[in-house]
Amino acid sequence: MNTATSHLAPTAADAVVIGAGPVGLFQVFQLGLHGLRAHVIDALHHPGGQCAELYGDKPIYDIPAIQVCTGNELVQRLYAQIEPFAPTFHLDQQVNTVQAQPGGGFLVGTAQGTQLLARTVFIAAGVGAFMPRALKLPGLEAYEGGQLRYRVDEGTSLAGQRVVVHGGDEPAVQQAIACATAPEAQRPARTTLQHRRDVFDAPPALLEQLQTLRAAGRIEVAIGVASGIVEEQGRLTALELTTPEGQPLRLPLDLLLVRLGLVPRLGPITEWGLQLERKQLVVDPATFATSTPGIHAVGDAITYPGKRKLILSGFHEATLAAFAAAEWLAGHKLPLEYTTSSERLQGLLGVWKPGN
Ligand SMILES: Cc1cc2nc3c(=O)[nH]c(=O)nc-3n(C[C@H](O)[C@H](O)[C@H](O)COP(=O)(O)OP(=O)(O)OC[C@H]3O[C@@H](n4cnc5c(N)ncnc54)[C@H](O)[C@@H]3O)c2cc1C
Repeated sequence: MNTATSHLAPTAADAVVIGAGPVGLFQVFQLGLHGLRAHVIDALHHPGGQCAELYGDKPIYDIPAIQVCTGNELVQRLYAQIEPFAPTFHLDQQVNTVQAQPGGGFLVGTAQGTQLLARTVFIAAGVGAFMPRALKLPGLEAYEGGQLRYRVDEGTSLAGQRVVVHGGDEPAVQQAIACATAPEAQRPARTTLQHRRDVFDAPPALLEQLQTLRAAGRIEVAIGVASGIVEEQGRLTALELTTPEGQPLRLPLDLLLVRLGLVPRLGPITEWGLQLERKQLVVDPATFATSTPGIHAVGDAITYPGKRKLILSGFHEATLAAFAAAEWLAGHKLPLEYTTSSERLQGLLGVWKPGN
């Protein structure tokens, strides 16, 4: 599977799928059966949408022919199924714009600068782009990407820094443990976990590890409500807290890692000129076309009479949407073929053998 980073010039694509949730992934499969190569964009760092983000380890019982699997297992299976079609993934990217082009097709642009020129677009955006929940303090936003990080990536240097991790749930606890247990050369000089009360919500094994690291002095815990920041000569130097006793406290820092979890934001989709009903995209249930020809929508993001927000329904929608888009591009009706018996489909899947 391909991954791609930002481009300046638009890259031509048969299809752009917005959202790598279960329905977006199956959309790639159905497009592949029509010989259409897809680029997939997601705001998350990994595919899977709600299945991976909200219930990765929980069981699902209503996927046809799979008695039970976890959210993560379903994503792995869907991912493996689309491998023959070699989609290109653009992860950690939020689609901001979808603009119809005078010569046909759509220019799809992300906040991170990727530009794709797509013949057809599929919106599988679910409940919206999963974005980090922000810490809102006056003046703090200006440090985002520098001393304020919502995600630690390969380029984030922790070595020798006074790192404050803000949050009280699993992501924050996990982050503080990761800092304190990093190899010595990359380890912060000090790791402080900052939360409004001395109660953390994380699986027992993580809480136990946190306790051990606290006892060993490798993680400090600062309790209080974050109320402001301290700046000196254009640098963020401390977080201001109000302790449970009502006392002000300054927490010196070099790097603030905010780990308050993710929230879905429908955001820009509402600005693409598509017909919406109660923040859901209105589609034709025969073709899953939106109000703009060439743009289809599937999964939790859509509404039509009888719509149920189930993965199974999304799979059906993706199948009909792919047929409709392929016919729209071809300009004529396409025959139904079975993967069991069609040499063409088996060729696309890379499984064709003489005498199949
Ligand atoms: C706790 C829970 C349990 C569930 N259990 C079941 C179950 O047992 N069976 C069942 O059938 N269903 C279940 N569901 C519902 C199921 O998860 C959803 O129906 C399904 O995830 C919808 O898939 P989707 O691909 O349409 O959207 P999502 O899974 O929401 O994926 C959408 C993706 O699009 C991305 N995105 C959105 N906007 C943008 C943008 N502008 N730019 C970039 N990326 C964007 C998001 O980051 C996200 O990754 C459950 C849901 C929850 C919350």
